[in-house]
Amino acid sequence: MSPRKQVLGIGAPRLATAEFASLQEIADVHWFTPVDHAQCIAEVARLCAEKGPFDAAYVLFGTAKYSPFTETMLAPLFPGCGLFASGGAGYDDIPTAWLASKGAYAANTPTAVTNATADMAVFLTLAALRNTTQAEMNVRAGKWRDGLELTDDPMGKTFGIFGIGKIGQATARKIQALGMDVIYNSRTRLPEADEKTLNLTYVSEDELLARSDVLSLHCPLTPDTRGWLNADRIAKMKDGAYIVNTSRGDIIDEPALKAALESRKLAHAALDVFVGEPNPDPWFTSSPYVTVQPHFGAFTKGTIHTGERQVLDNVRTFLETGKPRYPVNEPVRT
Ligand SMILES: O=CC(=O)O
Repeated sequence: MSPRKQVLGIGAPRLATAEFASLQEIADVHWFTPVDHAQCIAEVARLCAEKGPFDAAYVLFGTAKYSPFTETMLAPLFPGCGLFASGGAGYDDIPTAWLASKGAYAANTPTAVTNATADMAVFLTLAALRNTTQAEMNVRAGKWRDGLELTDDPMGKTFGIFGIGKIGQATARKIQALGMDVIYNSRTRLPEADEKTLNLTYVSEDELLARSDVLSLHCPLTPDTRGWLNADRIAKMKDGAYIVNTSRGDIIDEPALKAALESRKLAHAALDVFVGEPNPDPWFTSSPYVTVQPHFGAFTKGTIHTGERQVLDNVRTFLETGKPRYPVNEPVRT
């Protein structure tokens, strides 16, 4: 009889408990929930020394406190580990190329977060246009509408999407219910038939910047998109435009955004993501021109349940077939 498979788990599932129990029928799962990045590094090293080698490793959702999953953190898994499965659509915090060079797959959960993240983008758009953050602060301070100015209507305004993957497309569908016209720019243009179905207009990057009343970011974080929304691009935007970001904080050059909000070039930024999470620059959490959320887009019961299932499915499918369900790299075979 072949020995039981060994799995290292970072985080225990909150909702996919049935799938977790079923994985434990075919593998020994050694899991822990770290408090921070440093403890995660120490615990991976300790478990690898005491219980390894592991056939596969995974991390569940809600990882900001202990990501990024650096080469230093993951090195004790090798040799031996064939998969690092992460929770989330974005995998900018995993060294996918390095894992491939170690002969290991990296895998993500590509569809779990789509709707909830698009919902957050719609909410942030309304929060920005209707200035609900200041309005709520007013009511909480007993000031009702004192000092509040008239707010903006979404109807008839132009909603610009940068990055038309699954989340960008879902946002396009939902935001049209508010009567907004949607334009987009993306690394890859959609087929014409999809543009027609989604009622989307493709524009150049410069046109996207010049025409958007609300610019919503939906691209992955890559070397090309890091710091993409910088002072030069903001200068090309309409005066008084709004920014929505549910993607990754690092896509925005935060000092440039701060300057544009302070000078009132931009009206408002509604942000679910920040540079340096979970400790965003305090300027953003105290400015009246900013709406903030704690990277909360995917934080729903349905999303977390589906996401946890997809992580565990990646592990299970890998253990059974040698390949995870949703790989994002191709291991180098030597
Ligand atoms: O931020 C959330 C995700 O990448 O799924």
